[in-house]
Amino acid sequence: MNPFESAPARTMQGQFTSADTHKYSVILPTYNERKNLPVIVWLLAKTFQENGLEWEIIVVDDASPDGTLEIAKQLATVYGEDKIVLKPRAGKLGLGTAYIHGLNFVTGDFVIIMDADFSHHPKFIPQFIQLQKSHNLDIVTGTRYRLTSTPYLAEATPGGVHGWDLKRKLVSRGANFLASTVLSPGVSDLTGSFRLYRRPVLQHIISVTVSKGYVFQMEMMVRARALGYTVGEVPITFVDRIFGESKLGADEIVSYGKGVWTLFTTV
Ligand SMILES: Nc1nc2c(ncn2[C@@H]2O[C@H](COP(=O)(O)OP(=O)(O)O[C@H]3O[C@H](CO)[C@@H](O)[C@H](O)[C@@H]3O)[C@@H](O)[C@H]2O)c(=O)[nH]1
Repeated sequence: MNPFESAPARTMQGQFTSADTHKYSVILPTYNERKNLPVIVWLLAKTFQENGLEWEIIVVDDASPDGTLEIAKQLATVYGEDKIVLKPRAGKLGLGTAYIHGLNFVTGDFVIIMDADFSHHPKFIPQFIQLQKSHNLDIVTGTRYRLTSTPYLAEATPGGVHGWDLKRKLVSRGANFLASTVLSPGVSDLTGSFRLYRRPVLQHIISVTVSKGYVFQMEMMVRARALGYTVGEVPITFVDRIFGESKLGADEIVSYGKGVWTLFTTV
């Protein structure tokens, strides 16, 4: 079965035309994504254009050895340097700081953070925007592990994960269970990183977030809830990458455990 079938990309087409004058900025962190980048950019552009939305994509590449930056430069030529904004860094400095770096250059009212490898499919973005609008939310997050008790939940799809082996599934489930049980922020997917934020909200949360690696996403959500921001959830189908490799290693798992403990004792 094609995991993308459950929510057709064009379902929400035309939903926001004429009504939505906001600008949407996507921060795309990349490390060795030369095969994925052209297609994800094309799909993002198509999604925004079909919905009549203003957009820009900030590409934060960390000196990828596979030449991702060269591909990004070509895309900027094709789409325009106002649409594809290149903000590379000189070395691999991690996912958390890539978002912080990208945020410095954002000009939109809302910021979408997502992976560049199709784990996060652009077809869900109209659902994020619709949910944000209908409840005037501060944050909308994609969830692979939806709970019916979530206060603001889009009912579009069941969500889930495709393509991970048992070990990766257990790591992800375990990480979410640990953080939700210990920290209770009332959000079903704490480690996911497909999210839409009001720009000032993201700036505020980032200013008080201390971790830098994969644990960053979990800390951001825990801090958001502690600060009283409203969070909606859209069930998403997370599909493991086809091209390239995950950069998640054992050191990240250890730092996640430390992060949960730090938040438990400080927030
Ligand atoms: N600029 C930059 N980008 C990076 C770096 N490390 C990873 N990326 C980019 O960040 C995205 C996700 O990287 P992956 O390494 O493929 O992530 P993953 O293991 O599949 O983890 C995913 O699931 C986790 C939760 O289960 C998430 O926490 C994580 O953010 C991501 O969505 C991709 O676009 C990748 O190119 C880095 O050091 N620097």
